[in-house]
Amino acid sequence: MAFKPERFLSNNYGNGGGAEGFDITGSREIKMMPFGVGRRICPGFALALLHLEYFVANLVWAFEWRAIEGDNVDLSEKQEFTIVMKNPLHAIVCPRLK
Ligand code: HEM
Repeated sequence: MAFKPERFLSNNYGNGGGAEGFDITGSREIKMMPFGVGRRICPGFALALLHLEYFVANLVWAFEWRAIEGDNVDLSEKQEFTIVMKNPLHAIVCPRLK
C-alpha cells in the first residue's frame, strides 16, 4: 500500500474516459468503493464528489495551511477500524481573509 494521489487524476467515474482512469464505480474493477457498486450504487455520488471538490477548494482558498515546525509529514499508516495515520498530522490553519 502506498500514498499515490496521482492515481485519482484521470478519474472519469467509470463513464468512458481514459482506459487507465481510476474507476470509482467498480464497473471495470474494484479498487475502492466508497459509494458501493452495482445496481444499488449511491445515486448521489456525482453530486457528492462535486460537493467534496468544492468543499476542499474552499478550505484551500479560505485558509493558509502550514505544518508545525520540526514536525515532519509522515504518511505511515496503521490499521484500526479503518486505516489511520500512524502519526497524526498536525497543521496550523489561519484564515487568509480578515
Ligand atoms: C460522500 C458522500 C456519500 C457517500 C460516501 C455515499 C455512500 C453511499 C453508499 C456506500 C451507499 C450504499 C450503496 C450500496 O448499497 O451498495 C449509498 C446509497 C445511497 N445514497 Fe449515498 N453517499 C453519499 C452521498 C449521497 C448523496 C449526496 C445522495 C443524494 C443526493 C445520496 C443518496 C443515496 C441513496 C438514495 C442511496 C440508496 C441507493 C439504493 O439503495 O438503491 N448519497 N450511498
